[in-house]
Amino acid sequence: MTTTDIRRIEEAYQQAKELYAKIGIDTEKVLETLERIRISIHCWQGDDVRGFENADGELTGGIQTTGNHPGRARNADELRADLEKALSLIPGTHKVNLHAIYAETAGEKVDRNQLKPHHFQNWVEWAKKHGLGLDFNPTCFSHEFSDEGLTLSHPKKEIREFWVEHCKASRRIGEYFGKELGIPCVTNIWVPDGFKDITIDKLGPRKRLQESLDTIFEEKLDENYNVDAVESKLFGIGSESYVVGSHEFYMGYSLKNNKVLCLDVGHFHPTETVSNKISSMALFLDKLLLHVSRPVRWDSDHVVIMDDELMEIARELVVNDLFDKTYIALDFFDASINRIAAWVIGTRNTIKALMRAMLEPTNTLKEAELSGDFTTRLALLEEIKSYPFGAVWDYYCLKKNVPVREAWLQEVKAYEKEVLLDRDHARGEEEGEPACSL
Ligand SMILES: C[C@H](O)[C@H](O)[C@@H](O)C(=O)CO
Ligand SMILES: [Mn+2]
Repeated sequence: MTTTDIRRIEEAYQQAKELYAKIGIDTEKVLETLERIRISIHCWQGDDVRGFENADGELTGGIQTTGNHPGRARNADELRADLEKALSLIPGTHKVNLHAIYAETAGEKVDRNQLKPHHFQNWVEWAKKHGLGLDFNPTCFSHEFSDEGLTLSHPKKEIREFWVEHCKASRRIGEYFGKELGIPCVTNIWVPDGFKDITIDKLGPRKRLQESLDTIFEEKLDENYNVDAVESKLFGIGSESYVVGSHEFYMGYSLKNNKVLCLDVGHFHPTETVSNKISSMALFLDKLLLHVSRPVRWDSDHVVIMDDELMEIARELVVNDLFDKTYIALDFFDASINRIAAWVIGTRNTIKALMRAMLEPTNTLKEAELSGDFTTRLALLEEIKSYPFGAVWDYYCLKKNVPVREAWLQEVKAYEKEVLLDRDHARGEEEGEPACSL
């Protein structure tokens, strides 16, 4: 970037700063707030939710990754290298969200109910080196004991107990992350339990899930280290007719047991929006977890784009001052594009949306609404869309030493050529397939 480019970015920011000041927005304060927000970036976009336990195994649990873009990470070192590349292109300092299947057991066969903190020691050392926080998830899918589509609600006690022990082990790993890094770890439980077709006994599985969760949470852990979250879902592939852990189930469970409720943007009917649920949930719960995603026709886990729902979610957090009550995590997995680009696009958009919402004249809008002046409310909402938020974003990227605008893409393309394609070439040699060409 030339000195002229830098000067132009700084000049454009100064003009934007003056314009926003006229409507009562302090852009410096907005950027100070923005840089304190840690987004929880999901590791599983980097390898198509495969993990290290059985990387060539099937992804089950009613979730699906589509596409076959070359260069998927094949092991921990490659996954961490790809995450580092993505993080170098994203402004701010964040968290990385892990799943239990990303344990490093040095080739030892360790079943999920036997996982221990030391199986994640490399991740902790890596996170310390990069100033990152870590979040965690028990993996209750892609395992022989989840093949029937039931885990914590399974009618067989021994299968329920296996998953209960796995979730207990996961909370202790989360506690280890929190203690080692000084940043609370959110340990989020999602189970794929449900049925494909008409279900007669809908209460029984929910009672078993409730009992399993109660047992899992019996061990009291310091919330300065580990924060428990539970994630609801509407349906998955193979659980189209009935999901045990529905929104109503987990709304009730989290309220009754003071747990964090995870709202995934893809886990509701297409006509429902998570943005519309946030203020109600925030009224009754201490904390919320968001899985920011983009459903296309179903819980497709598309890469997050700057769409109306993302802006609405950001506005809810700003208007209701919910940053301190909300953990913001990402959840998408697209294998049809470069996976580092997916992380960069989705994370930059999420941060940008939060910034855009903070650049809106919230107090003026609230006053207009309260006084019944809906004309001003709508007019301002529409006019603010053409205010120069891009100049503020460019300046933020410049100040955080990450590429401005699309300049990050050439870095990703170079990384793909120098690093990612070799992986497929190597894989091709192993499997006798031709290396992918772009
Ligand atoms: C991999 C995650 O645990 C998973 O995506 C879960 O959060 C979910 O949203 C399932 O649909
Ligand atoms: Mn999710």
